[in-house]
Amino acid sequence: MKIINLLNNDRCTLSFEVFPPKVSSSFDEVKPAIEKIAQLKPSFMSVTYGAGGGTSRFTLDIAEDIRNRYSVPTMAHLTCVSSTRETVLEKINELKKAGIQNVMALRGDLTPEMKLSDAKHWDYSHAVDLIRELKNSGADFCIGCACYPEVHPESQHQTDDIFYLKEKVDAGCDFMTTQMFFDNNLLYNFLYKIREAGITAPVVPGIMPITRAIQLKRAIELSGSFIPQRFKAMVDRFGGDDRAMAQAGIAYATDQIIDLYANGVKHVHLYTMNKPEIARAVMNNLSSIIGK
Ligand SMILES: NC(=O)C1=CN([C@@H]2O[C@H](COP(=O)(O)OP(=O)(O)OC[C@H]3O[C@@H](n4cnc5c(N)ncnc54)[C@H](O)[C@@H]3O)[C@@H](O)[C@H]2O)C=CC1
Ligand SMILES: Nc1nc(=O)c2c([nH]1)NC[C@@H]1CN(c3ccc(C(=O)N[C@@H](CCC(=O)O)C(=O)O)cc3)CN21
Repeated sequence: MKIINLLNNDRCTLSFEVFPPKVSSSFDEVKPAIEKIAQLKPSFMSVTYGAGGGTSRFTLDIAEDIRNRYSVPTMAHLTCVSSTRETVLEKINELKKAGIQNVMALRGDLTPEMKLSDAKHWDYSHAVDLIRELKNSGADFCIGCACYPEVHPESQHQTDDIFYLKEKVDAGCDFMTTQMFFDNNLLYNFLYKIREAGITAPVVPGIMPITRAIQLKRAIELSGSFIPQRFKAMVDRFGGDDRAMAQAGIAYATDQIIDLYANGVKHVHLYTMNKPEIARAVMNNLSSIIGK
């Protein structure tokens, strides 16, 4: 099932992101958690590739497994920044052979050793290069890419960021998933601006439930997202109590999602952080709204 077909359908979707284990030894721990998340029957699931510094070895295995055993459409992430063309072509071939129909084409996070000034020596500098490679592969992939309601941290101006986003969509990206954000108004402003720039493909907002105070630091490092005062107050007040923080974080994410659906957004992607109980709680809170 191509994700773009789900997104073009009239029904609302709620989809989940999971990540492969950081080290091979924790595969047996992570797998049951991912299976529990698949059993919730989200509209689709995405499996990251080396996100936040994790391993990429298992992305394909996990994506295939979810699709085959749980009949949940899957999207495999693929990044290109640290890879040679040979490796990327090999990965694309593996995706093709496994019958993976949906690929999230990302540049990938720069590790501390990578410098943007070295980009001229890399086979791929930007996600658009990977999108073009996927298009040239001859496989008819449905392609997703990332977009940034609050501007990518490496971009000086939002106009540049939106220009490059348009380049990705023009190169053949079918839909976009957003970076996490904690203030919906930032998303609504962004949607207005990209539509005005002529980008018409569907946008799936990405929502990250923050259920432990320590998660917030990492989330801000990765995204640079703005933290509203009421979110800060929540973490200050409940951050020291695991159960209270989980409850508050789930309620905050639920509230954000309800506001999105209420304002005409039809699709939401949840960064589950491999936590079935969090994915389940958010989904239960929305059961009548999304008809699950
Ligand atoms: N779910 C996930 O796994 C997500 C991961 N990310 C991560 O965010 C990072 C950025 O990845 P992408 O958005 O795929 O990268 P990208 O290549 O689309 O953009 C990266 C930066 O380069 C700029 N840029 C893009 N094309 C350019 C061009 N042709 N010339 C000059 N500048 C250009 C962009 O404006 C942006 O500032 C990655 O680390 C990615 O893995 C972001 C969102 C979601
Ligand atoms: N720049 C960027 N890179 C990403 O990989 C990424 C984004 N943004 N935004 C959307 C999602 C969210 N992702 C995330 C978000 C948080 C962690 C994180 O907190 N990782 C912890 C370990 C968590 C665990 O193992 O349970 C870490 O310490 O890295 C990882 C990936 C992956 N995606």
